Amino acid sequence: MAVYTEVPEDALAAFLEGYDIGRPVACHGIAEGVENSNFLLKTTQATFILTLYERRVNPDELPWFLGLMQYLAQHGLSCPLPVADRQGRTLRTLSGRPAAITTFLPGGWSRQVDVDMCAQVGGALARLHLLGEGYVAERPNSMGPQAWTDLLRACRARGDEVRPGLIRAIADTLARVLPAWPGTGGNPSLPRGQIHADLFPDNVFFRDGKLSGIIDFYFACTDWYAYDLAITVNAWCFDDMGRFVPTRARAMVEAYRHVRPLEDAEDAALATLATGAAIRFTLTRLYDWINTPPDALVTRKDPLDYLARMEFFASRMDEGFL
Ligand SMILES: Nc1ncnc2c1ncn2[C@@H]1O[C@H](COP(=O)(O)OP(=O)(O)OP(=O)(O)O)[C@@H](O)[C@H]1O
Ligand SMILES: N[C@@H](CCO)C(=O)O
Repeated sequence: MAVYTEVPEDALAAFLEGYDIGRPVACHGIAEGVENSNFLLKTTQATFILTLYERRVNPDELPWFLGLMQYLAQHGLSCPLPVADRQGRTLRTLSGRPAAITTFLPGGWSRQVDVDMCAQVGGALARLHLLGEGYVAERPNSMGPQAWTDLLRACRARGDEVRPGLIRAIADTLARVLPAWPGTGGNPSLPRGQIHADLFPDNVFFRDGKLSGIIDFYFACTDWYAYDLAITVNAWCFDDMGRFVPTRARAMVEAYRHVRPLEDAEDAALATLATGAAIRFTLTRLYDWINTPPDALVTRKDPLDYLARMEFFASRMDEGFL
């Protein structure tokens, strides 16, 4: 569950006086998510999401994230719109934490993934990339290849407790991926811009079978568009047994291409990018696995799910996976 910081009733009422969104009616912690404290906030006017930022979010970067969400929402993407207070500020402080209120999106995320959903997600991701072109401020990817090397070092001492040989397997794959990474050495750069970087099923809402919104932009950054597609293929195109589902991946990539055609160099790099994406999630999950006590409130995610994806994509780095 994710409510790390409590919000007393009187503090909330005082906080909301700074906004023009009505008086509080109810405010309940939301159990989902692991990064921030989220509350479903009902006021006399409407329903909102109140987020208190915790842990991994750097407060200095919040204006960039909120600015991106505001830009995308105002330009037609269905994503949470940060609500400004009476003085025009979207970022405030509550219970000693940076805090923001955003609009509530209808729908919910689906635990069952199918080919049609993958196609919708591919199309929405391409639209996000195109819309983001108008948001010019850049944010480097703090979870990019440099961070993987640092995370691997931080996990080296205890990683093999999760599975013997795990650290060597990641290190060997990383040693193949880094020299092949776009924009390094002699490898061509790829089209780049604002990417979501965490478009997992729990961050995409559906309503009556139609994609109704995208949430959680707190890993968004400026990086290769095709890397975002590779992350999204990792997150959606494997079944519950961890087997790659080619029909899902083809549907997602084709729908993406339909909105934003991929250049040849992006096509050629996709398997390398997908291997790198799998390394990223194996490592962040492994780091959390090692560093989160088993009795913590947060549910730890299994790094081995992404190790299997890493091995799959690494085996396709030369011939591609589609
Ligand atoms: N704008 C929104 N509209 C409706 N529900 C939302 C909205 N934002 C968040 N939620 C709800 O809150 C839950 C947690 O949000 P979110 O995924 O952003 O949490 P987190 O802890 O920041 O991220 P993570 O998924 O990285 O753990 C979502 O699954 C959803 O139920
Ligand atoms: N989507 C990430 C968690 C945090 O964003 C994962 O599944 O590892």
